[in-house]
Amino acid sequence: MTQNLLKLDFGAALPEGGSVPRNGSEWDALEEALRDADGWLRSDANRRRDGFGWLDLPQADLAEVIEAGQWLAAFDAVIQVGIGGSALGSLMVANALLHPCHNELSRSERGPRLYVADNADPAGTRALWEMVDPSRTALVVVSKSGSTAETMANFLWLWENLKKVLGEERALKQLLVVTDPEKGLLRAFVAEKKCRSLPLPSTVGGRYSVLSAVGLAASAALGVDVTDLQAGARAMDEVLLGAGTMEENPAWLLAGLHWLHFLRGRNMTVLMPYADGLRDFTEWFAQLWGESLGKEGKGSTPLRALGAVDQHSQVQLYTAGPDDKLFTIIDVADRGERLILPSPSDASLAPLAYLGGQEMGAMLQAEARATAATLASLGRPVLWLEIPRLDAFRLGGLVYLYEVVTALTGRLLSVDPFDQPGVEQGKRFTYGLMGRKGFEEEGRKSTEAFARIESRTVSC
Ligand SMILES: O=P(O)(O)OC[C@H]1O[C@H](O)[C@H](O)[C@@H](O)[C@@H]1O
Repeated sequence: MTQNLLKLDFGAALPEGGSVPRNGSEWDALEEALRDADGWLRSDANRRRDGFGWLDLPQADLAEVIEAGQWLAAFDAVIQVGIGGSALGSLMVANALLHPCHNELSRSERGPRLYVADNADPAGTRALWEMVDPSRTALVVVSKSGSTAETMANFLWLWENLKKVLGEERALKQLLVVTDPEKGLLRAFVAEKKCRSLPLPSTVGGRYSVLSAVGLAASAALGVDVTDLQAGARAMDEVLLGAGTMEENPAWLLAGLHWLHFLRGRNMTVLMPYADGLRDFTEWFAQLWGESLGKEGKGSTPLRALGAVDQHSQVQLYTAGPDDKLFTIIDVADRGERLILPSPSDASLAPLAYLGGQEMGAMLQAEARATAATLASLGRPVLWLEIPRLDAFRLGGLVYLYEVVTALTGRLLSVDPFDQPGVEQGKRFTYGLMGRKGFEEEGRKSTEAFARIESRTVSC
């Protein structure tokens, strides 16, 4: 079935550079393993379990999210307070669909400006606060657990300051909380204050939550057509459900090829879009991939790159460094914007005449092809993924595709793609070091472990 979502060229990513091998081969066994993994992912029994809820988001009712978006749209600024899965999705959507300029934080003609308070760096939080007019700013605090220290610290500081300026009654009218529908500290806060809130279904993990209120509420406020975004995810779901072989199913192909290259020692994956608008897509993907797969000594390290910028930074390593990476180059066929380069009118610039009359996007595309071709010519495995346009529909498709790919790859690796035990340890150590009740032992262990780091020192 074609939905005009994307095309994936995989000829140069087949291991050993060959054509698709058949008949009892590793490829056939992999196809079978992927069929099983897909069955596991989509089984009725699993669908209701923690971690699997994101599979239902393409069908979810968006009425509440759209209503919240309309309410937020009246503000001049929206500060989304959250980190990891509670921040990167909104940034990714906004960067892709509203302000694809890779060196500007936020620009939107229709809606408010979006700011994300993720890191708990006092300099960043203070600077952000000074950029907004509190009386025209909404706080959207997002946390699945309702306890992440960075989010809670930023929330506490911003909330108390908002109350100081506006008084509690008015400040409450500028607050939206997105959290678990039943449990957690933020849910208790909502019950106490009776403020506006939206649920993040308990079965949806943070890094798989972009198609819920977590990623959609602020996006809707900024003017993103969230219905289209969801429709793209739904269309991708239909494609994947209707595709029963490796060659037809882009999720099986991506997961399967990552697995085959992983077996050949390529445990890094480079995602390199040639589009400023997809820069934050790589950030979002890096969390999804890294946290889902890095377990039990296994995993694949996500490397974020941006074409053509990283041609001037990383491509030397990619072409001549260790052969331990699988590359995915993403291209956008129609960039919407066309910039025809003028012929130089200054004598000293005459050598640039070869650029005159050329279209800038065509040059970027030529560079993408040149990089992919260079990698392929050196025998480095490279996938070419092309989307027709960077719009809400295609972005929704890409998001859902990569979520499925990640979950399937986790299954192939025999790890749980929906937990994050390694991150939880760091959270517990932080609570211990910050004196949170019940975490005294963790604080002690953390101090002990750090003492080993400090046991040998050089200062200058
Ligand atoms: O939404 P929260 O519960 O505040 O979690 C925010 C982030 O916290 C941790 O770092 C988890 O590993 C992430 O997966 C999660 O996205």
